[in-house]
Amino acid sequence: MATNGELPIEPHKTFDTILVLDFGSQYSHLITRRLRELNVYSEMLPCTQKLSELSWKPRGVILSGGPYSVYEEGAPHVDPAVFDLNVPLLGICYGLQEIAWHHGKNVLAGEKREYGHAYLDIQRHNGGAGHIDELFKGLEDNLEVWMSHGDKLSHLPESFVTIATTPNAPFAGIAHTEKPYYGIQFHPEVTHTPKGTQLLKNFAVKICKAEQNWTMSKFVDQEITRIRKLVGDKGQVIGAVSGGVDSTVAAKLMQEAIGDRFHAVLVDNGVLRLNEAQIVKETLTKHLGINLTVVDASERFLGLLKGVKDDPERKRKIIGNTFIEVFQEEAKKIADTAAGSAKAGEIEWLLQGTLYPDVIESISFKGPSATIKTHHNVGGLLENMHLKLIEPLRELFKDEVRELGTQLGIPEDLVWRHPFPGPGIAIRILGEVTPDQVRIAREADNIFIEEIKAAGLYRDISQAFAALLPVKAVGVMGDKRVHDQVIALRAVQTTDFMTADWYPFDGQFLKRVSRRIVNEVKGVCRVVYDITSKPPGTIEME
Ligand SMILES: Nc1ncnc2c1ncn2[C@@H]1O[C@H](COP(=O)(O)OP(=O)(O)OP(=O)(O)O)[C@@H](O)[C@H]1O
Ligand SMILES: O=c1[nH]c(=O)c2[nH+]cn([C@@H]3O[C@H](COP(=O)(O)O)[C@@H](O)[C@H]3O)c2[nH]1
Ligand SMILES: NC(=O)CC[C@H](N)C(=O)O
Ligand SMILES: [Mg+2]
Repeated sequence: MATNGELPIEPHKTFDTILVLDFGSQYSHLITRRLRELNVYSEMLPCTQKLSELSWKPRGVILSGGPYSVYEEGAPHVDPAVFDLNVPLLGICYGLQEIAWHHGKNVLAGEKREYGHAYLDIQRHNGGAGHIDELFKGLEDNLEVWMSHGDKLSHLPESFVTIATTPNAPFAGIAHTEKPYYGIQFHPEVTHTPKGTQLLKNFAVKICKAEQNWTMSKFVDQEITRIRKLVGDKGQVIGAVSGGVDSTVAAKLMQEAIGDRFHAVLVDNGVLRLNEAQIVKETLTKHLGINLTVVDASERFLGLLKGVKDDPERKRKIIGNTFIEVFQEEAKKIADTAAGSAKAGEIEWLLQGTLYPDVIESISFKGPSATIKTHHNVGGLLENMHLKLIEPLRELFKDEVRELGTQLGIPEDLVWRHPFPGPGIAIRILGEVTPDQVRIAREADNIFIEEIKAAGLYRDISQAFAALLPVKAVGVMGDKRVHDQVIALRAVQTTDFMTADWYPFDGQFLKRVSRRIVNEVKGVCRVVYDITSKPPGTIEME
């Protein structure tokens, strides 16, 4: 991943960029998303980022919320150099408190915590220093906002004025009288603050004067140029391509950039969906003209997974590491085959479809102690791998990738495919992965997805699958007692896969799916529906 750091023409060097410094709030990434929706480019970095190490200058900086209290020992603090950058600052919740703390250590625990809706009373300063009213410009006085905090400012920091209050928060908004520094106690990035985007726009466009010129087509052109420079005239790239939307879009970009010096490889790890390898081969070759090799490594993967029962992280590590071993072997084969020909050359690069949320998770300032699961393509990589990574989508969110896929002419079916994790069905079979368990999970999954498509619900649902539980239950089939396994269905709605809610199917639909699975899948006698949201559940079972 580090490789991309030194590349030419990175988006933050050509687009006016708002830097979000993350103090660990659940909503930090939403700030970045809202700004990009306004066509203002934004990137997020951990709050501990040393500003002198940045190779670019942001147009403005937003300090996010966070779970800590600024006055606590060990609480994270921003690099004080942020106050010498000479760019506008906006502190949100913890960020507001951080700005206040820097200006006089005047934050303490409130008597009352405040969660939920509040109405802002905006204080205008007509005739005061020009910038003070800009943040709330065009917003009504009784603005609905969403709060989530326990700490408060004890008094106004020197040189600041109040720009908003609520009955509960006398310093719901503050602004510096001379510099464009603002702090707000509420969260403008969440949908519960209906006019929050307008406020962020006021900050980014009016105050920071960022141009609203971030678009997908500009991104594509730049990315192609960047890839060409990076790879050089002769370099060859091997691509990890799964048939999922991320790697397909990445592969299409790569192909546009370097043509047949790009070699896509799909690894059949034995835990793909029913007939997946064949379907993907056909779609990518026929419809997209991508040169794809399918490597059947199913026995190798299943052999390594044998006996791994109670440790989901081990499954993930085994799969992540073996993926890389297979890619390295394939890269060598391709280089050997090409040796002597005009395009001969070592393969130095491995393309992956990594997205921004994967990166955000791995850069969180909380570090590895907060790891919930290791995504095979980030934390699961082989330590001594010698291929360098190239990840053209590492700055994008899923919906941006879908938009990009549509622009690149990728068929709609593929663009809207539900995500499927690299470790595949292995993390949906709770307990040991054996060929028979894979068969059961695969067949049940296929029925579930078929029925979802037949009912016209596929696009409404963000991700759906069948998981296989490692328990047996008693049932009666054809008057005979059976003692068989249980399938758990999972279907969720989400926009960013970081939080999710289970899908409210109607009873008739669930009846149909359950009847088909029990009748058609040998080894299953019961079907249950998972009604856990994320959090506290995760989307996958392991
Ligand atoms: N079976 C596979 N063969 C080759 N590469 C894979 C395979 N599974 C996953 N990968 C690689 O791991 C990356 C991350 O997987 P991930 O599932 O997040 O993305 P995706 O499969 O491209 O898209 P989606 O999220 O829609 O499934 C992929 O972009 C791809 O580079
Ligand atoms: O490529 C992947 N490799 C992985 O190791 C992995 N683990 C989870 N996921 C996908 O990430 C999203 C969130 O899943 P969780 O709520 O289970 O963390 C969901 O879309 C999951 O399918 C993965 N994708
Ligand atoms: N959401 C936040 O940023 C909370 C900030 C701080 N922990 C508080 O409780 O006030
Ligand atoms: Mg996938």
